[in-house]
Amino acid sequence: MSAVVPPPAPAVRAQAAERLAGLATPAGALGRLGDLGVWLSAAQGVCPPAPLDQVRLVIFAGDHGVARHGVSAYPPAITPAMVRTFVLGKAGVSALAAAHGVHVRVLDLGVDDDLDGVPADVTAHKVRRGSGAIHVEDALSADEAARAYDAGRTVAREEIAAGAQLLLSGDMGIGNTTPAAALVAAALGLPAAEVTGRGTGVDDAALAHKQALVQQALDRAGDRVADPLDALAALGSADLVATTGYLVQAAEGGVPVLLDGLMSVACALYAERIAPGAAAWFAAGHRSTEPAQALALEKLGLEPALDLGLRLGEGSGAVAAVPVLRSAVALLRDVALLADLMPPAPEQP
Ligand SMILES: Cc1cc2ncn([C@H]3O[C@H](COP(=O)(O)O)[C@@H](O)[C@H]3O)c2cc1C
Ligand SMILES: O=C(O)c1cccnc1
Repeated sequence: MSAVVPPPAPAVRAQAAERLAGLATPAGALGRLGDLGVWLSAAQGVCPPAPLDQVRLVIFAGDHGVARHGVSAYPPAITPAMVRTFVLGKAGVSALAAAHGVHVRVLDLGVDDDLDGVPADVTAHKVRRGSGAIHVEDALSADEAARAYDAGRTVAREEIAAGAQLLLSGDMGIGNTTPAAALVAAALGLPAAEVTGRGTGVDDAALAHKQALVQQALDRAGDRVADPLDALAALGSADLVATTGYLVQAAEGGVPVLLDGLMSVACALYAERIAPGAAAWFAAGHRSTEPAQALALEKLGLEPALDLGLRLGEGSGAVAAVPVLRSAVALLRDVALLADLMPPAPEQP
């Protein structure tokens, strides 16, 4: 357990809330754009907030033993192929990131492939080839989990040192909605039936099978899920543990985070369990179609900026929401104050 994370600057939050209330707009008219502007202002420690020029996404990639047991609509060979596609800048999230000026870094924590020919920095933090099949074995040993967690922290420190004003987390790994759903169920004390979704789009029969494997994983892990790091090692994966370390470090480093879909939000839930208060540094980019993501957002008290029926992952929903945050910044920076527009009140006789 880390120490409690202090919240974004309360005095600046109050100053930003006062500025929002004084803008030349009707009270409350900016809705959640107003709230997001106040949150960013507090997270930056300056009112009004600075423009978001340095937005950086890290995509954590890894394979999952359970993916070989009929839980995904696609084969595990897609994972290394997509890592290469991120490197080439040709994935779904690459197009969005290019459109919105977001820096993308992809990291292999546990892809079941050596990724020959891919730049060495992509595989520099690799923990193992494929994490364990969680319905029959732990995803990681305690030592592997500690290495993955530290890798995530290191990467967040590097991104912050590179000037990140806002960090995003993304995922790549066929089968990853299975461990992510199991992690959310374990954290919220829910049965598999309430958290399991269709991921890449499995049919009814595969959904029922996936749900049974999630429940088998939860039953296997038993009481060990009471400890968040034990739960991550039993039910997660190298990439999900690293994502959690990355989110904890961002919050501890005082850098706000825009979350993505199920994997990102499941890890945010664990970041908050490990480092209470971390979630105050997180905003939700979008609502994905996965039930576990909505449940985890609710637990974290986060309302997503977008709801587009998106179920891609890769950080795509977070990147798509970056213009919403930039809109929030522009409003708080550039709108006149109502008091400045009004003629001074006439002198009383
Ligand atoms: C071509 C392709 C690109 C992707 N990009 C993200 N995902 C997403 O889908 C996967 C999770 O869904 P499931 O648990 O059902 O396998 C992850 O790789 C996730 O990143 C993709 C999936 C595919 C097939
Ligand atoms: O919630 C997500 O991000 C998601 C959903 C389905 C498949 N991949 C990712």
